[in-house]
Amino acid sequence: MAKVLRWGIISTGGIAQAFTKDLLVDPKTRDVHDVVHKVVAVGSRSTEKAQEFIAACAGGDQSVKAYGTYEEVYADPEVDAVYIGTPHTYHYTNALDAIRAKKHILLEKPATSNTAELRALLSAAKEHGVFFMEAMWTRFQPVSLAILEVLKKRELGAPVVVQADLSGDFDIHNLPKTHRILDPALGGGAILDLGPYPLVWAIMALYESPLNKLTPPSNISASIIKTPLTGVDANTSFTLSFSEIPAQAILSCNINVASSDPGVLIRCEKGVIRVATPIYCPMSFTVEYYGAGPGGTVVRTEERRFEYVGRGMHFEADEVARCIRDGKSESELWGHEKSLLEMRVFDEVRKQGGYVLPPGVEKVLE
Ligand SMILES: NC(=O)C1=CN([C@@H]2O[C@H](COP(=O)(O)OP(=O)(O)OC[C@H]3O[C@@H](n4cnc5c(N)ncnc54)[C@H](OP(=O)(O)O)[C@@H]3O)[C@@H](O)[C@H]2O)C=CC1
Ligand SMILES: O=C1OC[C@@H](O)[C@H](O)[C@H]1O
Repeated sequence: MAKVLRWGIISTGGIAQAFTKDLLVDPKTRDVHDVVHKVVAVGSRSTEKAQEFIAACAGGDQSVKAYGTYEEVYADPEVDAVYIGTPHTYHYTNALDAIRAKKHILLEKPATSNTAELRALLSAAKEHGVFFMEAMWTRFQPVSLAILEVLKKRELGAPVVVQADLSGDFDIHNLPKTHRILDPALGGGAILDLGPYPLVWAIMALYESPLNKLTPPSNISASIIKTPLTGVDANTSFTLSFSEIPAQAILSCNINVASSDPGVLIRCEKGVIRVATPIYCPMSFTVEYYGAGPGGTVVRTEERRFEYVGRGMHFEADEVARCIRDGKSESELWGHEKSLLEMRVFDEVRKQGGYVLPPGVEKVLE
């Protein structure tokens, strides 16, 4: 019998719409038979928006409840788990309210504004006995799982350098300064919005490498260029050293560059993995194997392509359903420690780059 997970959706923005549409894709289309997702409630700051959302993203299903507050979703006994898709700096408060109502949590990236907020959420989740996961969807996609299998085989030798970038042209000069990508009160800028993706590739290829023995980076080095428009980070680069391997990640994110070249390169002793863009949901990758001796001559190339119905956010939802079914408090693939590592890196990047969020935005400070 498949486990049916009953979801409440918090907010009606762009990503909540994409997630909900994926949630309602028949799991059998991706060969999943043990879990099923049901949307039972949508919470918005406006009942009308919740109703429009249900019409657009849940096929107008009359049984889905439209609430004009988030609190009503938390209080609904038919909701098992909530998906929270509000702007970054609201994640802490929204998740805390849901945890206190004993709901399991899938919280959009970045988990919180800083490490202290995340620690507080994790301790609340523990106290109330609920599952908690950051919605790091890339970690659960078929491409990522297949790449980790390639690395595990060790035919490429040890990883040496990971280069990863995620950039987009948000047309910042024509964007209202209140847009979440520009507004510092909403955690605007590149690092908190785009940074999770270059970082997740470094975490998968280097932090998770058996050679690393789950050792945190020994060094984090960062540089930020802030836009004079609002002071948020527009161009950010950061490097992480994993001394146990030893290997390095060279990562970047920009909000005013149109392309996302070079995507992700995982450069190993005996070859390279080239991950297609967009790096948050790539559909293919190529592995180039080098011949014996120095010189990096490619002697064999393998390409893998993937296809599925939907955008790829349902894989993380399947993980949530399985973990809750099995009584787990966290995922083994994207557990609490990895979200904490992410927030520690972002705290350090913002510190070195001098990007301070406005007073009162961070609800918990170290
Ligand atoms: N996994 C992924 O691929 C992606 C993840 N994200 C993450 O999702 C989150 C939301 O991003 P996105 O959907 O693009 O944002 P949007 O601005 O499109 O939507 C955010 C929603 O949050 C609610 N909200 C609550 N408080 C506020 C507030 N003060 N200002 C604005 N909105 C508010 C609103 O819903 P309502 O009015 O119904 O309450 C709004 O529609 C971010 O943290 C981002 O990092 C974003 C894009 C892609
Ligand atoms: O998570 C995301 O992925 C895609 C980006 O365009 C978006 O801004 C970001 O939030």
